[in-house]
Amino acid sequence: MMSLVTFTRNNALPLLRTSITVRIQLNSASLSSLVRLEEKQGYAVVAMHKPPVNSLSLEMIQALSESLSELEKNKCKGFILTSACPGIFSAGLDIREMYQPTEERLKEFWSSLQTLWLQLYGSKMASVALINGHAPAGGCLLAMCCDSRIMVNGKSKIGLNETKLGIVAPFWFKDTFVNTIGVRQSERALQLGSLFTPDEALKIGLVDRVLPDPEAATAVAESELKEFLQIPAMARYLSKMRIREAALKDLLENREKDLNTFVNFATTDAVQKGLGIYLQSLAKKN
Ligand SMILES: CCCCCCCCCCCC/C=C/CC(=O)SCCNC(=O)CCNC(=O)[C@H](O)C(C)(C)COP(=O)(O)OP(=O)(O)OC[C@H]1O[C@@H](n2cnc3c(N)ncnc32)[C@H](O)[C@@H]1OP(=O)(O)O
Repeated sequence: MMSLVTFTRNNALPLLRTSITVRIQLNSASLSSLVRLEEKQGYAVVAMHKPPVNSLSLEMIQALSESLSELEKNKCKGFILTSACPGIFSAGLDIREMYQPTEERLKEFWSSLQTLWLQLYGSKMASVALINGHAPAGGCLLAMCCDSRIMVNGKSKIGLNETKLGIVAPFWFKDTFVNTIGVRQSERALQLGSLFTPDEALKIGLVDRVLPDPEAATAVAESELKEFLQIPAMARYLSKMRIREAALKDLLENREKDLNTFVNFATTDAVQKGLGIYLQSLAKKN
């Protein structure tokens, strides 16, 4: 059942003109807890909170989208995107959304993901991804949409591993990857479905800094964001768009085609079989 939940925060941010009032149209009672918005001095922290692995279900994608819209509405200048689930940034798209789906939900799921990417990749706000855990596939995509990536060292990995699941990263995932690490590294990593350790990711430019622990990473993410925020906003945004606008335009002009390609591809017998096996292998681990 649809319900409307309102979160009100009293201590207004200097860079937010009003206190944040997040009004989210919920599809389920739990949606409000999926994303935690925290006000800081001059920016916001957007923390994903969908235990155990912050998988990007339809509700999670919509909650992220609505959180960003709310920040934009409140003239927030910048945010840190991170996770409130220890050891995990995001496990990427919720595979259960793509396995044996109804066509209606599958379409809504993909269309919502397109919207979130357009919003995040084209955002006027400055953003830093504080990658405090694993970030495969869709998790890596979210991080790449930010202006800077700070990763906590450890066993976590990051990358676009779609081919390992028997699926293909859509063209706009690929474009984001190429814009981040370049053509040659992308071509190789996309085919191999490579997941990189923090040091490997640093070496190829997939992340900008690697810090030994979450506290150090948080401090660097904050100072990194402040550096971005010191630049005149319009000049910074237009410079970012010089790099990103072609990719954004491509999806904007081809949304319907991309949606149909995804639905047709995801529902083939071969892909469904592959996703079923992959889900089983994840379950067997436990
Ligand atoms: C003609 C052709 C044209 C082609 C055009 C292209 C068309 C489009 C094609 C489609 C593209 C779709 C794009 C997809 C991008 C994605 O994001 S796919 C998702 C990829 N993600 C992964 O592979 C990550 C899988 N998970 C893991 O590797 C691990 O869980 C982890 C390393 C993230 C964390 O490990 P750990 O802490 O040990 O937790 P687990 O015990 O493994 O997991 C706990 C729990 O969560 C479940 N789970 C994990 N990941 C997901 C997920 N992504 N979705 C749903 N559920 C997940 C896992 O099964 C466990 O569940 P249980 O506790 O066992 O119930």
